[in-house]
Amino acid sequence: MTEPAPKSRKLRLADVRKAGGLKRKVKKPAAKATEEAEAAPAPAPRRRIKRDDLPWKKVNTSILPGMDAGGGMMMLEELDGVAIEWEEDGRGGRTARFVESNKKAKGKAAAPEPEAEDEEDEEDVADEEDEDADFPTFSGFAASDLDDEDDEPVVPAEPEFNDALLPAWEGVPIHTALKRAMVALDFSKPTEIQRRAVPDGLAGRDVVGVAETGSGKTLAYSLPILSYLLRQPAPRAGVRRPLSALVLCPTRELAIQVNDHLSKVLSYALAEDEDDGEDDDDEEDDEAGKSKKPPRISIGTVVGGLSAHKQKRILARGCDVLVATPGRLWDLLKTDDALAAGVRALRFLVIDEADRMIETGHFAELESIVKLTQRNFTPDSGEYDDDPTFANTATVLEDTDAREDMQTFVFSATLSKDLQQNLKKRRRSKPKGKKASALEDLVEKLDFRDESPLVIDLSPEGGLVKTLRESMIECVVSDKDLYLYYFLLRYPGRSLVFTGSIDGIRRLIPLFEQLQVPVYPLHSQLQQKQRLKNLDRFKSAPNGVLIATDVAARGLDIPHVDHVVHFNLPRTADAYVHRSGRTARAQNPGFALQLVSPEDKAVQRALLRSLDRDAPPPELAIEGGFMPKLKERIALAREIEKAQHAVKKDNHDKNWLKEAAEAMDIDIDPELLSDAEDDPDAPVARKGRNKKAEKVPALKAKLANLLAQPLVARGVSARYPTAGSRVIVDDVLNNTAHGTMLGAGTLSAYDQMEGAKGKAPKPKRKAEPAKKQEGHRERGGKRQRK
Ligand SMILES: Nc1ncnc2c1ncn2[C@@H]1O[C@H](COP(=O)(O)OP(=O)(O)OP(=O)(O)O)[C@@H](O)[C@H]1O
Repeated sequence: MTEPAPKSRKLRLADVRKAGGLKRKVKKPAAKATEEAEAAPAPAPRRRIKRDDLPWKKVNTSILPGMDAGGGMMMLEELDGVAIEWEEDGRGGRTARFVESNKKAKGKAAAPEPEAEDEEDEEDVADEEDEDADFPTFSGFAASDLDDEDDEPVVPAEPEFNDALLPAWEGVPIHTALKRAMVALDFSKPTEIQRRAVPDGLAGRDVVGVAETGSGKTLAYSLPILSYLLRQPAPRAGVRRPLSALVLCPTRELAIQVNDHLSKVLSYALAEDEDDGEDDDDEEDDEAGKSKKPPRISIGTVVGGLSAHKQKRILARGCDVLVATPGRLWDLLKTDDALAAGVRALRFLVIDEADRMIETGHFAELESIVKLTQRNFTPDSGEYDDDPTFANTATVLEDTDAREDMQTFVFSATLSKDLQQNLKKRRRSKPKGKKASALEDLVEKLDFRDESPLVIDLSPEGGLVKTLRESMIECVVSDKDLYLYYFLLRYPGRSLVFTGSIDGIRRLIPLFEQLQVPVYPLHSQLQQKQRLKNLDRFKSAPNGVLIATDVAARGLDIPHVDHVVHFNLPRTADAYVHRSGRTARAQNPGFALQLVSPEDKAVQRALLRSLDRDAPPPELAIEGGFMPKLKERIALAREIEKAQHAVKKDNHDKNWLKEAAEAMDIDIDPELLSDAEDDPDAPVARKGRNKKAEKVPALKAKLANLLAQPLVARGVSARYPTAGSRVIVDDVLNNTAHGTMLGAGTLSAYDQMEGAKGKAPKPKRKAEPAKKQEGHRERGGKRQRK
């Protein structure tokens, strides 16, 4: 795809050169002048002048020989009275600088100076007759204009790359610096979606990519973008760079993750360049006040919940790629003309997790952002006068055209087949009589520049990844805590638990904290900083448990999530696919567990239908001997939680009462605030709560004692490991015993299900003899034996 001709009225010097040479008045140095120059003292440095501030004059190209109708050029302009100085860059290259011509000095003073132009490179095509006429005096320029360097934009050369290091990508024109990064990151082979999408992305096509969770979609759309950017001229210090790519994500965490992913790839790609960049331009770092080289490619993130002020500063400096959630971006657009113009003139628009985006409550913002990129969008039509963003930025929007060569990338793990069909046929308007879905609406508004965008559908049957194993535990609702606790202890690893509500998380977190399980919450009502902190803690805890709402269901790429637990089943098949997709990523094994109560049965049946399945996943075998002890622990933890909650509530009520009284300037009856047990007037309920509060330390001590006792399977003797109906001494001696449950099996949940399928399990640890395992379901029916 070719770059469009610049809208600017001037033709750039480099373009003119390419097209046939600049008509410029340059005088060859005479031998005499050279001699004089050698004898004369060194001339004072001549003042530089910015290219755009030079007094260019339009040339009528139709009168030039061989230039019929402009010779394919928009315009040719010429200059008088300006000289060129060549500056060596130390690497064998040279850069031309415009400087004030000495001829001006000639008119004022006698001392002649030699011309500095390079004889071989500068061709004298001037018309000698008007050599001295029309000299600019430069008096109209401010000193600051004259002193600035005027670098021609330089496109750094692509580093050498040995294709033998990355044979799977041979012939694909990914920038070689990125190829270098992929070798360093051990991404030697493209994933299927990358193999299919990247070449077309590089060739300028619009791409709609549907591929399973964890299949590397981020790089599938990023490699073409980063390759393009790396082939653009290096940024200049102090100049706001134009926005080239916008990546829209449904959640803040995903946006930050995409930023991190791209930054990591770039840090490897540019590692060598950064080491030798001593002589590059410096830029003021406005935070530290230190000189800092502008990054070769800058990636910015704007998401809700983090300081808008800081994000505005990032935008003011400018970035090449902006990763954003629609809500915050739309807010910032209201007051940032340059950003609005940047979005209008994007080179790449990416909609990541498109189907989720429309569910996040930001559809209106998303739609408006997309509108800015439409070629036929007319901000001055009057239609948008009531919208503050369009109204505030109307002038700049009117002056900016959407690019003809903008590429649109839409990626998701789930995208309706109907929609894909419509895209292929380019029938994006809704079929008659059928109400378009929000997603269809959105796609209709995307102004794909391609007649027919490339649609790549690699979604697996049923939407789930091949390396995922699923299972379920059926139990009554009130036992879900117990079975979750059992699962987390029995199968150590990193687990992501999805609940249906924030209240559910608020109940589970303190309960499991009492049980000393490393649990972290993630939901939309937490402060953004806390959300990110919890994610980081989860990522670094090998047995960590993240309890989350669907805010964590999409796109999050957390390394080595071993298990996903659906504490509550999701309502849609897409949500089930995305939630389960947080494990079994990038071809790794993963396990998803459904906790199914009788009330959940109808939802489960509906899910199975949508996933095109006729049977639920197999049940997980439970080692029932552990259950009585676990039940005891859970009951105590609940009791402590209840008592603590009552105290917290009481304190909260008292504070509220005090604040309300203060606000109304009234005195409050001290009895109302009394806690004293012997105070006959203290409210009865509070007295009861106080009693509970007093019990808390004793309950905690009891729980601590329980937690310190080993959990022992039926038939195992902790005291005499060589005795009992289940002898565990070998396991203990070989260090293959379960870490917290004596006598429990040590197969991972994945391997256990793999074995249950009748396939050869891939034991990571020593396999247990099957007869030693006992299965048991406490309530809800059948007993199982393995
Ligand atoms: N070519 C590759 N080889 C090996 N690993 C890769 C390759 N490309 C990407 N990955 C890794 O695969 C993981 C998943 O990638 P990514 O997050 O892009 O998946 P995704 O398809 O966007 O998933 P989701 O649908 O859940 O958002 C990441 O950790 C990434 O670093």
